[in-house]
Parts: sequence; structure tokens; C-alpha cells
Amino acid sequence: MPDIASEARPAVAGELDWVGMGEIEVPVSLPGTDGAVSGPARVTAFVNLTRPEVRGIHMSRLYLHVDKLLSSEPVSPCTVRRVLKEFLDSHADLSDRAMLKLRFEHMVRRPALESDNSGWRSYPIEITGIMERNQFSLELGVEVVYSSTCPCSAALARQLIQERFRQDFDGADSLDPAKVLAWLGSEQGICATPHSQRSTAEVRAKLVPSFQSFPIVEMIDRLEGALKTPVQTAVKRVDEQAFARLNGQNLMFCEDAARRLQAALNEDDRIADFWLRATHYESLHPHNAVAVASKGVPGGYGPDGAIGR
Ligand SMILES: Nc1nc2c(ncn2[C@@H]2O[C@H](COP(=O)(O)OP(=O)(O)OP(=O)(O)O)[C@@H](O)[C@H]2O)c(=O)[nH]1
Repeated sequence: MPDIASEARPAVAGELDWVGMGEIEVPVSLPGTDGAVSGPARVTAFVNLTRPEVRGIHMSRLYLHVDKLLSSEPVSPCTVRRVLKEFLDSHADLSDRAMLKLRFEHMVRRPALESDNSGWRSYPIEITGIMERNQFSLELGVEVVYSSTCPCSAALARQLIQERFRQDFDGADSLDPAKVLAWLGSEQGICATPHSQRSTAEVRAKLVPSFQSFPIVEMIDRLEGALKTPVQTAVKRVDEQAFARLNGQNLMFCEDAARRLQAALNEDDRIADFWLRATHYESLHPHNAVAVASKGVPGGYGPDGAIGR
């Protein structure tokens, strides 16, 4: 059979930074994630092409390595490293750099805030491994969704409630506690509410290389624990009330959310570098409020989340 990729010379010669396949469909499972399940992944498989005169790489070899290793065993840092090594071994004369990216949804059962119920959350995960000159680097990307209540709006609402209180009780010789209690429980009394919004935190973390397994659930727990107001699954009224309390106790601009996440990630010594973006999908505006933060490692992530090099 003719082998155009190997035998024919390209009409225009040149080295290529990356060449390979995107959106390969593979099922993945993860080890050691108690009570969690995973499903189909989309995989990107790339090598560079260092030989300007060679027409193409061996696409089929990348595909078969991905299929052999990712669909047959749970995905771990070790698996990613092995796949990358196979990419490079099978392109020994063409490439000295390889990349593997996996995107999938990781489903985790989450308990309700107060009731005995629980429900499923699906977290978008992106794992990226790069092997270059025998240096292996690994990045874990996670996205969590949370609620943010605007602190400014909360203060303005409180001011309106104070004004309404003055109007409604001005002139009274003494305050009747029962009347005040009823007023506090009325829509007429609590006449203004702050705006809240569904918000997302995207995090990309460069992991130190010693991991046995990907710390996906630990990372999600850390991020949600810092924000305090992750979105809920099964919700009874007791849960909704607890959520209202958490929102009231954790008023957040996007800057506050980004700093909370930054501090939480700085504490994790398994994370060598990180980039994060907090996006608040405002209900006040038709546009979003956005804050970006990183660890500040020299030569690390730039503001767009790309590894600076
Ligand atoms: N390099 C390259 N191959 C492509 C592209 N699009 C489709 N292919 C096809 O991918 C198929 C697999 O390529 P190879 O890995 O070279 O297949 P092969 O020569 O049978 O396998 P080896 O003997 O291992 O090299 C070929 O039929 C190519 O035509 C492309 O854009 N670039």
C-alpha cells in the first residue's frame, strides 16, 4: 500500500509545534475515588514534528496507544506518563515532545446541607500531560459552580430596610417586640433583597510529579470549602434556608471569590503552580464580573492561563 505520510515529501517543508488528533472518543475511569463514577472522555493526542522534510506523523499509532492504555486501565499520572512515552517511542525519529489531554465530566454524589438527602454533581475535568526532553509535567483543570451574593447590593438593601423601619415605626412611643418581629417577617418590612448570581471557578493546577492518583475530589472539596456556597443538588426547605444563611455569611465580589480560591490553593503543597478565574454571571448586568489570579511563579501561568514559555 502506498504510504504517503512516510514516503512523499511535503510541497512546503517546515517543523510543526504540534500535530495529532483532537476529540478522540474514549471511556475513562479513575481509581480511588470512593463513590464517584466517570464516563466518556474526549482526548487530544499530539506530538511535534521536528523533521521539516517529512510529510506526516503516524496518526494511527497515537490513536492505538490512547485506546490501549486509557480504555483498559484507570487513569492515573502513571498512565498519562506511559501514553506519552509510547507516543515518543513510536515517533522516535520525528518527535521530541508529546502532549495528552483528557476532558471528561466527573460525577460525585454530594450531601444536602441539612436534610439526609444527596444528589449528583457533574464536574468538568481536564487533565493535560506533556513530555518534553524527558521532563514530565501534569496539569489538572477543574470547574466548580457556586452562588455569589453581592456585598454592595446587600448593604444597599439593608439601608432600604432601615429606612422602611424608620418610616413604619417613627413616632411610636415604645417598640412592641411582637410588632417588630412580625415586621421583620413581612415582605413589606424586608423590602429589598441583594442580587445573587450563579458563578463559576475555573482552576488549572500544575501538580508536583509524585501523585499516585489525580486529587480530583480533594481539589473540588478544597475549592468548594473555600467558597462556602457551592450549588446544591437535592434541596428541601431546611437545605434552602441553610443555603440562604451561607450566602448571607459569605457575601462575595468576584475579587473576594478569586482571593479565597487563591489562598486555598496556595495552602496545597501538592500544587506547584496554578491559574484561576472566578466568573460571576451577574443578574444586575447583562455582562459578567471576572477576576483572575495565579500563584505568581516566575515563568508560570500568564493571565490567560497559558503556561508562559
Ligand atoms: N499524517 C496524517 N495522517 C492522516 C491525516 N488525515 C488522515 N490520515 C491518515 O491516518 C492514517 C494512519 O496513518 P499512519 O499511522 O501513518 O498509518 P500506517 O502507515 O498504516 O501505520 P504505520 O505503519 O504504523 O505508520 C493514514 O491512512 C493517513 O492517511 C493527516 O492529516 N495527517
